[in-house]
Amino acid sequence: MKRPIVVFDLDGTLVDTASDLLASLNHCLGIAGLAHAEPAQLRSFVGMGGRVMIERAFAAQQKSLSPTTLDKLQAAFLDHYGGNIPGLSQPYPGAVAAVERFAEAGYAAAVCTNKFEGLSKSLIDALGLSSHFAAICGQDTFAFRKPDPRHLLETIALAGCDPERAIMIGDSRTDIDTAKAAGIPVVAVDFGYTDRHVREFEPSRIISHFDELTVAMADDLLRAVAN
Ligand SMILES: O=C(O)COP(=O)(O)O
Ligand SMILES: [Mg+2]
Repeated sequence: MKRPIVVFDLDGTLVDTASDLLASLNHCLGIAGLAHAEPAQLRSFVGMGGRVMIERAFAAQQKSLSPTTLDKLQAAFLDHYGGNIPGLSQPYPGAVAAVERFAEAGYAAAVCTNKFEGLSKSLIDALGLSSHFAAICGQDTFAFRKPDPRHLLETIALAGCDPERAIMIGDSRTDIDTAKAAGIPVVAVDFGYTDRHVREFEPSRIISHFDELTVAMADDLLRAVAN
């Protein structure tokens, strides 16, 4: 039987990237002559990658945005964000210990994120965490991305694991919808980037700290799938 797997979302789940995302977004808004976004706004802008974040920030200021300008600002975002990695980004408290505890219990781990794969790998590498993950899949790894369940299913396949023995950990409606569509139990963290509380999206479990993500909890969720 293949190893079970725990698949993590990245921004707002495994790593707190908010201040760096905000700095790069504000760099772009500055180029466009717009006002800076506030930290509290970020939670409604993040989730679908940098391009959508810029679009949402423009919409929040009722500003129109041509495709050409968006292309230019996205390139500026990628340069600024990529050049600053890891910046102030840090794994959430207990996240690394949780990954290690699951490895000891025989679980594989992977990352399924709507960040670009290259940025995700650079960030995880800069934080010294690459060796923990059997696969790191971003919005451009496949021809589809979250909330398309195939993004999660293909991440699990690339890690050499089986969707029947997988759980997802995420911070947003996108993660919860993705996992549900894939038939995979999902544990939501309540400290990430979402403008509505994760309980509204009915995840399998909610945690407020990674210490609550026990192997016993994951084993329980997998048993419920098997029955
Ligand atoms: O960067 C984003 O917008 C989303 O990233 P996530 O899927 O890791 O939360
Ligand atoms: Mg997230």
